[in-house]
Amino acid sequence: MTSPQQINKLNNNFQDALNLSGSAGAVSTSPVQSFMNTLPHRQSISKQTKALKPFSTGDIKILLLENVNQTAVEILTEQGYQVEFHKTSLDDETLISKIKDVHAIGIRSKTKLTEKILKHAKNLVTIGCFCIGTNQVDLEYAAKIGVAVFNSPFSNSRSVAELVMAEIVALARQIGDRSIELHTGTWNKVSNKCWEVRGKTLGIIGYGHIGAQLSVLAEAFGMRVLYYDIVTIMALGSARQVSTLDELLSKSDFVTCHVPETPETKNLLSFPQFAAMKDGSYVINASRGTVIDIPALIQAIKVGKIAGAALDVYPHEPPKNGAGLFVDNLNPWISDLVSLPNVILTPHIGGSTEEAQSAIGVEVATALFRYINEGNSVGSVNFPEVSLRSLGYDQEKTVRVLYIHHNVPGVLKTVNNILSDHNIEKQYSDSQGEIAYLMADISNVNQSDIKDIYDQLNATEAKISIRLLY
Ligand SMILES: NC(=O)C1=CN([C@@H]2O[C@H](COP(=O)(O)OP(=O)(O)OC[C@H]3O[C@@H](n4cnc5c(N)ncnc54)[C@H](O)[C@@H]3O)[C@@H](O)[C@H]2O)C=CC1
Ligand SMILES: O=C(O)CCC(=O)C(=O)O
Repeated sequence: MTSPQQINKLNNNFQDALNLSGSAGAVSTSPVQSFMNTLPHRQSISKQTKALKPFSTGDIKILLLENVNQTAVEILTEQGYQVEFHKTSLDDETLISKIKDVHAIGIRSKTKLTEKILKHAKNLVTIGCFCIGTNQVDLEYAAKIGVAVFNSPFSNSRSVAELVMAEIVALARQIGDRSIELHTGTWNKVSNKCWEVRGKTLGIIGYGHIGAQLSVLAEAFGMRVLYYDIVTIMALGSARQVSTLDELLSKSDFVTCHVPETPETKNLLSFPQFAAMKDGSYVINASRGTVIDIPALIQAIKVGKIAGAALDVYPHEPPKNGAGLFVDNLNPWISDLVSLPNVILTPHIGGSTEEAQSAIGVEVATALFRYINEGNSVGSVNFPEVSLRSLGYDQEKTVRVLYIHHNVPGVLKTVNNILSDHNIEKQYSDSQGEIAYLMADISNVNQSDIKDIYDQLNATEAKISIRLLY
């Protein structure tokens, strides 16, 4: 445990930092007193390491939307940040007015952070996607303005795989229809076209985190597993990778999609693909709504080619929960879809379990505060991944320079010239495309030097953004 004396010392240091700053307000965005309250599992800031102090920006402002898990709210609040929490997404106008001020925003799959929105985000340092998919953020533009984006790459994979496994059985046994019938008083005990899944073939499109988890579950049910992926991936168990989508479609009884939303995956399954599938086979999509051409699927079900489908995602999804939202105004084919037999529709809940949401909350909130507090960008999806070990308490006069810049020749020379009056204790730089990110710890820096260093770095041509933590 941190002793009261240590806490007092840190508080005093922090207060000193605020009093001494008196200059460039934009220099740093480190957190406040609650550094000391870090929990054991958040290893980046242990009691041995020095908490990096803010300059004079006051508290960090965090906007959390779409009911991200309370674990995230707690972690970010403990950091001393000002956390504004909303259960839903926001309309564009409200989002723009709020994003102007904040240093970090946390979203799930609904909030679209386009260039149009991000242009207003003048103080934004980082974005947290509290989910796997990051297609809702303009990642390239975010990098261009020096904003690092983090997600949770696999905390909800198991939840999606379990839902899909349940849907495979539910479709094979027409459970959705029987349940609806009984809810409305109809007893319909039938076995016609109801099957065991044992011995049937599951075709998985996209053998990543979710596809691979599902593969294991399906084999435990006695299914044969084929998968198609654009990269060669080691098969788990007895699964087998096929080299074309057509081969997968022609051999599978169940086809399920687990690919990201990209231009290549738009309408990955449409008329020709449904035609290539086995008669009476089933389709599942819990990836993104654009991956399946739903009007084509509706036709394939109507003519009896496809025996059933389970959909969790749709091209347009309502911004909030409520009755009367899943209607033709949202997607013009909805009334057609809901009238079909053996079609299971769920409201984008593949990753929505207590386990997944709480793990995602911890993972993404931790990534956000590590980036805000220490500059550690490991795990970022749009940004060079750079990290330096934390500073120790004895490094009183050490300043951490975080310099995001255009990836052009000569920058390091210029920056190191600026830093040359000080000892560069450690330095790490990496680039990704047009963006580069330099972290450097420089020692023997007096408070009076900080503004000067900042001003010099700020004047460099290649600069995108700078933060100095100390
Ligand atoms: N319904 C829900 O609540 C959830 C949906 N998702 C969606 O599921 C998607 C997949 O998630 P993960 O398995 O974690 O992703 P992942 O990145 O681990 O795996 C995706 C796989 O798809 C492959 N792929 C990409 N383009 C392809 C193409 N054109 N054809 C065939 N394969 C292709 C990749 O090579 C990779 O192996 C996410 O991108 C997200 O959109 C994820 C979590 C929850
Ligand atoms: O939980 C959510 O809102 C989105 C889940 C999802 O689709 C993802 O993780 O990519």
